[in-house]
Amino acid sequence: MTEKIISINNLKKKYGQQVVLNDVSFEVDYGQIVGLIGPSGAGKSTIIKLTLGMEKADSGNSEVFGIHMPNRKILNKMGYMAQSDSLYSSLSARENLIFFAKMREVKKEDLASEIDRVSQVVDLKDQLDKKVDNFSGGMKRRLSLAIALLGNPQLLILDEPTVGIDPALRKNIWTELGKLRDKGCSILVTTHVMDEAELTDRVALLIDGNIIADDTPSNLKQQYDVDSIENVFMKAEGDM
Ligand SMILES: Nc1ncnc2c1ncn2[C@@H]1O[C@H](COP(=O)(O)OP(=O)(O)OP(=O)(O)O)[C@@H](O)[C@H]1O
Repeated sequence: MTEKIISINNLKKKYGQQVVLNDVSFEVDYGQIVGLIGPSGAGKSTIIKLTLGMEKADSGNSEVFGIHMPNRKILNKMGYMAQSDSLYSSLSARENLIFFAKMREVKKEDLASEIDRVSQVVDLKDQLDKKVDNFSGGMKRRLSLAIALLGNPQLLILDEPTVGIDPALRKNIWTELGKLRDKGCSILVTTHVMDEAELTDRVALLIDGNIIADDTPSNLKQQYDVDSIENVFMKAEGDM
């Protein structure tokens, strides 16, 4: 039996009169990278916030590691990267990493090697002692990703992790996500970059508040009779 790491069940959400999520259900299995793609404003970040219990759904629920959310203890077991960076700008990158590593209960003896590991993944090793205030937007994204990776969490939820990151580093980051998945980490990632969707184990396509397709990239391409996820997306939106 596959182990469900995230179960999202019949989520509905309105903001005022605007229906953002109609009736959304999907799952993330153990050791899978699941990509959530959809046009801007489709509700991807809303799904993530409702999944984590950061916002309240009008109906439906979510379970993470089999536990009904929200639940504070579960948050320690996972790495979450929000769409907007929440960093301490008056501190250096290293000081930010130390602060979040302590929150994530990284052992004192592992602290230095852990900071070394995550900053290597995002190519920030040489910038660790710079104040975050002086970081570019892309550098802040990279630091946020490094923070999410601290402590080798069993679950990563990444909201647009590679925005503002150049293609070469983006490729390295995806290689690293693949390695983490192979070690049993489950990953839910939202993206606008269609090439990245090709690298996932499953893609859920969100349009107008509904998941209209949820399958492996190769099955989706076959089903829509196209050669790329970009074209699946275009066809699903009715543009092809
Ligand atoms: N707190 C809020 N109050 C009112 N409307 C909101 C709120 N949060 C989100 N929305 C609206 O809900 C819709 C979905 O927003 P959401 O951020 O989930 O989209 P998204 O798919 O993540 O978009 P993007 O890819 O541009 O980040 C948008 O129309 C947005 O304006």
